[in-house]
Amino acid sequence: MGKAMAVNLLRHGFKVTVWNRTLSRCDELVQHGASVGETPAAVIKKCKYTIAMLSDPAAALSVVFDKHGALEQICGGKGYIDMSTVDADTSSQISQVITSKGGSFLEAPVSGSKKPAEDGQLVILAAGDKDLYDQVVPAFDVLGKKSFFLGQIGNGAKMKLVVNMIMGSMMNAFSEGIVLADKSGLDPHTLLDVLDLGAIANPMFKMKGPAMIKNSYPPAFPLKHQQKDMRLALALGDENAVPMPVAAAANEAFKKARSLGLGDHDFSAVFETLSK
Ligand SMILES: NC(=O)C1=CN([C@@H]2O[C@H](COP(=O)(O)OP(=O)(O)OC[C@H]3O[C@@H](n4cnc5c(N)ncnc54)[C@H](OP(=O)(O)O)[C@@H]3O)[C@@H](O)[C@H]2O)C=CC1
Ligand SMILES: O=CCCC(=O)O
Repeated sequence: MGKAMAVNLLRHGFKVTVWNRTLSRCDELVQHGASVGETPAAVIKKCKYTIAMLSDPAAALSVVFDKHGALEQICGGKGYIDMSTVDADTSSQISQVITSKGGSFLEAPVSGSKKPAEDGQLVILAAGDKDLYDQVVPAFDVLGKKSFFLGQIGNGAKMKLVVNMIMGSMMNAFSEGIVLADKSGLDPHTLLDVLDLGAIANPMFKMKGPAMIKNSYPPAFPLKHQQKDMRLALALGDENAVPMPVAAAANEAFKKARSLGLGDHDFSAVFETLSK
C-alpha cells in the first residue's frame, strides 16, 4: 500500500522521501524519483509532512517510539499522518506523544486495496487535527477518490474497523455460498451472475469471485491483516458491549486460514477453510 501511494504522489509532482524497515524495498521508489531516509527520524527531519503506512498497532507504535523513531525529530510545524489500520487506543497514544512535542497528528486509514491505491481511488477516513487535514487535502486528493474528516482522534480508526468487520463477515458468507452452490449441484459462475444482478451486488464479489472459484487468491489485501482487523473490531465490540456473533465466527475462520499458512494470501483465501 505504502509503495503504491508513494508512486502516486511522485507521479503527481510531490517530493517524496521514503523509509521502509527492509530498506531494499525502497529501491523501486528511488527509480520513480524518491529520496531515501535512513530512519523514520531522518524522514521527519527532512519533511514537513510524514505519512506512515504500517502493518499493525505494534509496527505503528514501533516506528514512532523506538530508537531513531519519528518522535526523535517531530516538532512544531511538522505533521504526522498515520494511514495504517490500527485501533483507536494505538492512534491516541501516537497522537498524544506527537502533539506533546508540538507536532500535529492525523489518523487516516483507508478503504480500498492495492489497485485503488495504485489508481488513487482510496477512500480516506481521517480524524484528528483539522488544520493538518486541510493542509494535506491536496495529497489526499491524489491518493483517494474521497476523504472524510470524522472529528476527534479514534473516529477514523473505529470507522475503518467497522467497515472491515463488515467486509470480513461478508467474505465468509460469500465463501459459504460458493461452496454451497457447488456442492448442491449448481454452477458457482451462475451464482456470481445472479448475485451481480441483485440487491447484494458489490465490487468485492465481482472482483474476487471468479478467482476464488479457481482457488486462486492473488494478494491484494493480505489475510493476516484482515484477521488483525477482525480482532481489533471485536475488541471495539467488547468495549461497547456490542454482541457480534457473526464477526466472531468470521474471525475464527480467518484464524483457521492463518493456521493453514494462508496469512500472506489475499483474504479471500478464507474460502480454503471450507474444504480443509
Ligand atoms: N493491502 C490492502 O489492501 C490494504 C491494507 N490496509 C492496511 O494498510 C496497512 C499496510 O498494509 P499492506 O501494505 O497491505 O501491508 P504489508 O504487509 O504489505 O506492509 C506492511 C509494512 O509494514 C512494515 N512493518 C511491519 N512491521 C514493522 C515494524 N515492526 N517496524 C517497522 N515496519 C514494519 C513492513 O516493512 P517490511 O517491508 O520491512 O516488512 C511493510 O512496509 C495495514 O495496516 C493494512 O491493514 C488498508 C487498506 C487496504
Ligand atoms: O483494509 C483493507 C481494505 C481492502 C478493501 O477495502 O478492499
